Amino acid sequence: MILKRFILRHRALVLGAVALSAASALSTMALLSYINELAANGVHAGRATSLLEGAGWLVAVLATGAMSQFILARLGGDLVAQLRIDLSRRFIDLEYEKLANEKHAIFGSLIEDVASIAPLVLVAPLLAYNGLLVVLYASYLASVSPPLLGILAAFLCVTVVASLVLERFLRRRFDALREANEKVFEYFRYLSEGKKELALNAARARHVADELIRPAIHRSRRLMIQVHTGLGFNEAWSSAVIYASVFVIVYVGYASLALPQATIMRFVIGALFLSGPVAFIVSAARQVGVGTASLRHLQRVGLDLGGEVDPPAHGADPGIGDEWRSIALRGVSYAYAGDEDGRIALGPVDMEIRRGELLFIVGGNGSGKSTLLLLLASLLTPRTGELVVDGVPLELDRQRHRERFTGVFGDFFLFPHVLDVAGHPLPDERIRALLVSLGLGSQVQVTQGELSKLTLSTGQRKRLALLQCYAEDRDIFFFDEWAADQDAHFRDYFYRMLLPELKARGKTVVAITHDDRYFSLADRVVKLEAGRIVSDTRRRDGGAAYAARDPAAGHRVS
Ligand SMILES: Nc1ncnc2c1ncn2[C@@H]1O[C@H](COP(=O)(O)OP(=O)(O)OP(=O)(O)O)[C@@H](O)[C@H]1O
Repeated sequence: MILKRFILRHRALVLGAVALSAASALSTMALLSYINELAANGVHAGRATSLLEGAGWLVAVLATGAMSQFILARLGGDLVAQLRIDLSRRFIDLEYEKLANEKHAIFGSLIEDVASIAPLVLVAPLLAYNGLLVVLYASYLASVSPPLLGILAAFLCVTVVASLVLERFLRRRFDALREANEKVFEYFRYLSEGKKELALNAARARHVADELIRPAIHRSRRLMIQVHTGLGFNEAWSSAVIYASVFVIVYVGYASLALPQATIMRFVIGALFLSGPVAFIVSAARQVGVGTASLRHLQRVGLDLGGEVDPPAHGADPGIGDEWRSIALRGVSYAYAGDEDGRIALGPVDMEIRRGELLFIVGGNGSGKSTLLLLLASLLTPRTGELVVDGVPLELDRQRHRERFTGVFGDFFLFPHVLDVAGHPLPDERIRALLVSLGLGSQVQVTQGELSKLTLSTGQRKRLALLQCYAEDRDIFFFDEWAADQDAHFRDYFYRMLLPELKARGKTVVAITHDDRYFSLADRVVKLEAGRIVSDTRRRDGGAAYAARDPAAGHRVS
């Protein structure tokens, strides 16, 4: 797991921290024994010498402790950075399908879980250090009085067992608290992403604030109080047990064992030293509880930190020179995980696209057009049936297949850097030329492949998204209702110039569209209704005549 990898990578620092922690524990031990010797025997040598020796041990405790803390702080910073890097890598590797269904939970992980896992890992060397102190103090106390150590050990066992029972009891509450916080994050997202709607609608803003956010925060607050009350009680109870044990030790030492006063005093001082590390070990349950809840949460959302992170995919062979001829869906159906009724969003469908085709996918809202596109690009995995490339079912090589596609999704995201197919910035002159041809020459500047602004109108942003596709220049271009936000002039330009130009360059184009007056420009129009293909018409020649295929009959009926 991540801790093992991290320790191996930073073994010199970790060994340094362990050595310094051990030195600090030994110095503390020497200080204790020196104080005890003074308490029992008085100051015999010169007073200055005694003071100097005591001060020397104190400096040793301080120096070793401070240095080990410094190293731990450095390791802490490194660890948080490493966790973030690992998590973002895993985030990139995560299937789109998973993200589509659990977006808020996964974003929450990047923020909240990193913050709670780091202390969990950092507490490990401190637990080892305090554990070592407990062993050293216990061996010292054994040399002072074994029977008294027996009494102390019995009390400590009670504390440890009570802590373990409490930890088991609180585990479900920790998980519930993590889930409650996730709900709070989700509602916070409403605040930022729905800002305009909330600004217009005070009643909705009240609903979000009073009916959603407030109850979610109260639930989180309730669980937080329960969890921390339990932990606080455990810490208070542990301190009380230690003091009770000191009381019993003194009482039994005098009344039953008739031990000399000096022995009892030395034991009591040692026991009080021991209470520090024991209290630390008990209080560490707080960090361990929160951290392990976060680890379980990461596992649940599919961002498990176990195992090696795959090296970054370099998009090494992004379909350049790839001689595919056809991509087909065979008996494919798909149902979204978030859909509670398990309703089929698409399928079963059988369909094939051929290289170089200009294909329009049409149909009413919710008929499955975008789902069909995501399945073709292998961003969704069919529930039944298979995706077939040149007659061979696509199994392992999904990334290579995805890299045949470039396009603009309905809910596209714009990146400011314009990159070519290999991930290098496109030359600025080329970007400028594209900006001019897309009518954005005066609004957007470019420096070293980075666009000066992305805050434009929806139609203009879509043109920037199109520019990115031109930069990548892959085999298959897809557009999910790209023209819907364009003015009449640019819409016409898109259908009459851009799409035919792409086709003329040998590109395959899949465009989802509602613009029926341009349907005649396509080589083929596939129409969906309620997730099924109801017609598949192909242009026979340069005109608007189409050969229709009856999907139910499964053969051409032209
Ligand atoms: N993330 C999702 N979770 C659950 N159901 C979804 C999800 N996305 C789409 N659906 C459902 O799947 C079905 C097909 O949706 P899809 O987005 O493919 O339709 P569409 O034809 O592209 O619609 P539109 O023209 O409105 O964009 C619809 O019933 C829709 O409600």
